[in-house]
Amino acid sequence: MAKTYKIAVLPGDGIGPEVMKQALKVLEKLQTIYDFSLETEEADVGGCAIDKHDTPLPDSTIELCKKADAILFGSVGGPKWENLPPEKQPERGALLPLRKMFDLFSNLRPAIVFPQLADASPLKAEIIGKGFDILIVRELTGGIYFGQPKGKEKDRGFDTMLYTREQIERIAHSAFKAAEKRNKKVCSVDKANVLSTMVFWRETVTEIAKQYPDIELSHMYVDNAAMQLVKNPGQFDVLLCGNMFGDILSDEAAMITGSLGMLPSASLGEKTTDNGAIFGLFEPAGGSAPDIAGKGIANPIAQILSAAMMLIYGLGQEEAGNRIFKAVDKVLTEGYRTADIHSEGCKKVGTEEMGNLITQAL
Ligand SMILES: NC(=O)C1=CN([C@@H]2O[C@H](COP(=O)(O)OP(=O)(O)OC[C@H]3O[C@@H](n4cnc5c(N)ncnc54)[C@H](O)[C@@H]3O)[C@@H](O)[C@H]2O)C=CC1
Ligand SMILES: CC(C)CC(=O)C(=O)O
Ligand SMILES: [Mg+2]
Repeated sequence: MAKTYKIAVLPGDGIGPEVMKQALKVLEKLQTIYDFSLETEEADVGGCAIDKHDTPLPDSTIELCKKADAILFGSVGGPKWENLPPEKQPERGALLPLRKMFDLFSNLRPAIVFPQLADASPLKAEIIGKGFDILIVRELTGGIYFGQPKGKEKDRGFDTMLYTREQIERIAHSAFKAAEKRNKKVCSVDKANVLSTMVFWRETVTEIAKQYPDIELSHMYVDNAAMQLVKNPGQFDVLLCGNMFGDILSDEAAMITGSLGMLPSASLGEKTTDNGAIFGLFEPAGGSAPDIAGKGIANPIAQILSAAMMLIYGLGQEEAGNRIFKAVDKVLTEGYRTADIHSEGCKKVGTEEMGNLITQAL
């Protein structure tokens, strides 16, 4: 029998609603091709929720997410809300609590260079020419973003970097399992030369690696990893990172694929829904891009590929998800580009047109 999945759609702020509209178009079309349907319902989150409900994460939004098989998320935040008290801000009052509430500890961020976008990458052709396909596995519910105490006082500010054995073990398992389906290499990124948390991280990852004898494990300090990513990104397969290092390196990895607007993500936990889906939150790696919001020029590909990751990793509709990846590939091959990935000789299109082209190419 055809399955119906409930999707909580949270477009958020800035370019969020603009790119989300394109992803929904793609999902709409897919339902005419495949034997499943999606019941989508939108809710406010982030700055727009503050403006309407005086809170970045209204109870009604949480309730919708609890009933859903997946959350399709845009992005939150912007200058209008950045001077509010921390817990009232879109990022710390909505996005981080959502990740924590649903225990979405495993954030998968694939940085794959589409060969057609070699010109859009800031790296030299001889580096990018070798191609790369990296999966960043980022721990998402621990580390310095969540450790207590944290605070700002008159003359000092502080945060706590903390990881428990259990938190490191489960994200290490995510990385090793992902590597088993790929090129069987995990590079664990840390700062074990300075941070005690990271000494413990390295020891724990090394211990878990013994359960995966086919996987080659290496360790790299984060500063070197940032450098190696631009020197020779093709050396990496799976990069296993804590919360903050994964956040930073994934923006870097996105840019070397051509733009932050290209990188999707899946945030998964261990919960399976009544519908057999692995519950997750699917969102672009980038933010609300206030500098280009409202101009109709944002690249919707990261959001559209996040919908593809929702189908593949969450709903188990792998064929439909892969069809989106192929449609994006086709549109890029035909030479269409949004402004962020545009280069000479290509056809420049806006957000809406890129969404339409990918929908047609399905
Ligand atoms: N997941 C989320 O909701 C995230 C939210 N943020 C929030 O977003 C706001 C802006 O943060 P920024 O540091 O400026 O980071 P950002 O990721 O929003 O933008 C960085 C740069 O990348 C460009 N960019 C990002 N996505 C793009 C797209 N789809 N197409 C074309 N260009 C794109 C922007 O125009 C900007 O020049 C802040 O409030 C920040 O806290 C930042 C990162 C993630
Ligand atoms: C609020 C931030 C942690 C969001 C972000 O930059 C990210 O998840 O990449
Ligand atoms: Mg980030």
